[in-house]
Amino acid sequence: MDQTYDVIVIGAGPVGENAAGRASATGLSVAVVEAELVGGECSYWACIPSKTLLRPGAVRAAARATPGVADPGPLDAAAVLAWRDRMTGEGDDSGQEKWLESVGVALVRGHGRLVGERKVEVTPEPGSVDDGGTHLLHARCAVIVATGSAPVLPPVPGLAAANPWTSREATAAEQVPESLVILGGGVVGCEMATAYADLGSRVTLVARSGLLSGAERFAGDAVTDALREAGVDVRLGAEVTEVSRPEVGGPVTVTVEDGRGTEQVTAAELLVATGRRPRTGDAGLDTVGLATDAPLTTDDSMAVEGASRAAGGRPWLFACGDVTGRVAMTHQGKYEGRVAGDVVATLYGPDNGGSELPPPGSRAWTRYAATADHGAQTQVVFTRPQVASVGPTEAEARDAGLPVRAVAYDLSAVAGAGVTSPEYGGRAQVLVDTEREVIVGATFVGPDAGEMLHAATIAVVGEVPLGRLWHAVPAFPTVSEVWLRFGEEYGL
Ligand SMILES: Cc1cc2nc3c(=O)[nH]c(=O)nc-3n(C[C@H](O)[C@H](O)[C@H](O)COP(=O)(O)OP(=O)(O)OC[C@H]3O[C@@H](n4cnc5c(N)ncnc54)[C@H](O)[C@@H]3O)c2cc1C
Ligand SMILES: NC(=O)c1ccc[n+]([C@@H]2O[C@H](COP(=O)([O-])OP(=O)(O)OC[C@H]3O[C@@H](n4cnc5c(N)ncnc54)[C@H](O)[C@@H]3O)[C@@H](O)[C@H]2O)c1
Repeated sequence: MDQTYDVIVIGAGPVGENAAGRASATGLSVAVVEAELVGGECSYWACIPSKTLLRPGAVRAAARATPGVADPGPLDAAAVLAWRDRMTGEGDDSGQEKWLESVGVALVRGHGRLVGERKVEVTPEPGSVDDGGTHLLHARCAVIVATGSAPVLPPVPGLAAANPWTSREATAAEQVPESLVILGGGVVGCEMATAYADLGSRVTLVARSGLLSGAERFAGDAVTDALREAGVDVRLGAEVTEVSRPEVGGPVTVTVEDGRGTEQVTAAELLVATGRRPRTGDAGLDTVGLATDAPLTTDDSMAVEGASRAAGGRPWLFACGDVTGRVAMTHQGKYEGRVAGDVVATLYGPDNGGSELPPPGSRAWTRYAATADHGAQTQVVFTRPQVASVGPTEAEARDAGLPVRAVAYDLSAVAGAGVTSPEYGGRAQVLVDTEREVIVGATFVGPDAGEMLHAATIAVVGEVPLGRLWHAVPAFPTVSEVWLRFGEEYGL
């Protein structure tokens, strides 16, 4: 049974849900097509389970660092995994399905693929309750692709045959392995090393460069030191050159090479955390003349570059979230989803008559452009210490030709740190554009540093002049008093 909607969204991850909700709020009829679970990777195999697995270790560390609090001892791994299961709804997405219903978005379960301009073919899971056979959805106005991303397995001999964990298995594990080798020192590798060390695994982390190489160097160094202190065997500048697992489910051996030699490390499990690629391969992009092996690149209104246009030159194909290759994080993807939903709602309107967007030149910082993706993207890495950042690193800012001065401060010297814990350690840094005297980037490294990030984000996005920021008086005795110190260090 063919059906027609104003807008069809392919993928009901956090990003597709937001795009669909925003477009439907103006009265457009919207359907979202989902092949697995409504809520996507983030809800079941990424953000939510990983942050839940990390929280008990963080609480224990805070207790251990606070005088007068009894040491909580080892974590109860079974209880931690059970809490993780509750947080992920035990794989039941009916709550998210209800949300779609509450905002008037139709859910179509199955695999969606474009089969031409504004046509989406849906193939339900064979044998599922939704299996009424393949059918066609027509979009009167627009299609929004939000199909997310998939993990990448590097071509290491023996790796694929060893059936390693990806982030899915690591976040959904039912047992804590006695030992774990992690390949990749990025965000997933560092967060999972922290979580599994907390849960009692003997962890080896193999990174070909330093840890968290996309962040400021001092952040990666702090996480390296903390992981080592927690007992993780961190191998930097090392490559895994071969993997072997003679028995299915048995121990796995990796050959690790660094500048000094070759060593074999055997563990109960192997996690590959070497990045992700946009999921464009099976969405039928070739049927509308687009590549299926590359990110779905967009302009800042989230209209897909290189796609055909509808009457009057209006874009009909949009993309947002991980599939675009812009910023692979839930909150930035949801922001892009809100932009796509608003652009579609404005262009096509509830009566499909539509109205004009502001011209591209004046669109930045309106709700029709994902401007923050460029100079103001935020991230919190939930390691111990946490690493929270907004905007470019110092090296990226200099490469972009910005006249920046890095103003750094030792967080343990702030009064709020002392009353938080005598062991509180951390470092914060803002990047000041010395010509405009505004902050263009910031990094905070320390316990709960993520909670300090939003003040910096507002300063960056609002381009608040330092002279005015001086009047934003941080309360005593909070760790946020570092903002006062930044001003003093800069010479205000
Ligand atoms: C371990 C881990 C931890 C993370 N932690 C964080 C974090 O703490 N904070 C953060 O901001 N980000 C985090 N991320 C990144 C975050 O998970 C992603 O950026 C986010 O999930 C992207 O959302 P999305 O909607 O674009 O894609 P997804 O969440 O991948 O959702 C895409 C959806 O589309 C569906 N789909 C795909 N193809 C089709 C098709 N052809 N037809 C129908 N449906 C389809 C999929 O089934 C899926 O439900 C983490 C990632 C990982 C791997
Ligand atoms: N808290 C968060 O915001 C959060 C948490 C987890 C994941 N994520 C996002 O999910 C995405 C995926 O995370 P990720 O950690 O898999 O990717 P990543 O890009 O952060 O890190 C991958 C790491 O693997 C290394 N690598 C790649 N190929 C390798 C090889 N052959 N051998 C050894 N090392 C290799 C890279 O150098 C890099 O350090 C990222 O975009 C990340 O930002 C975000």
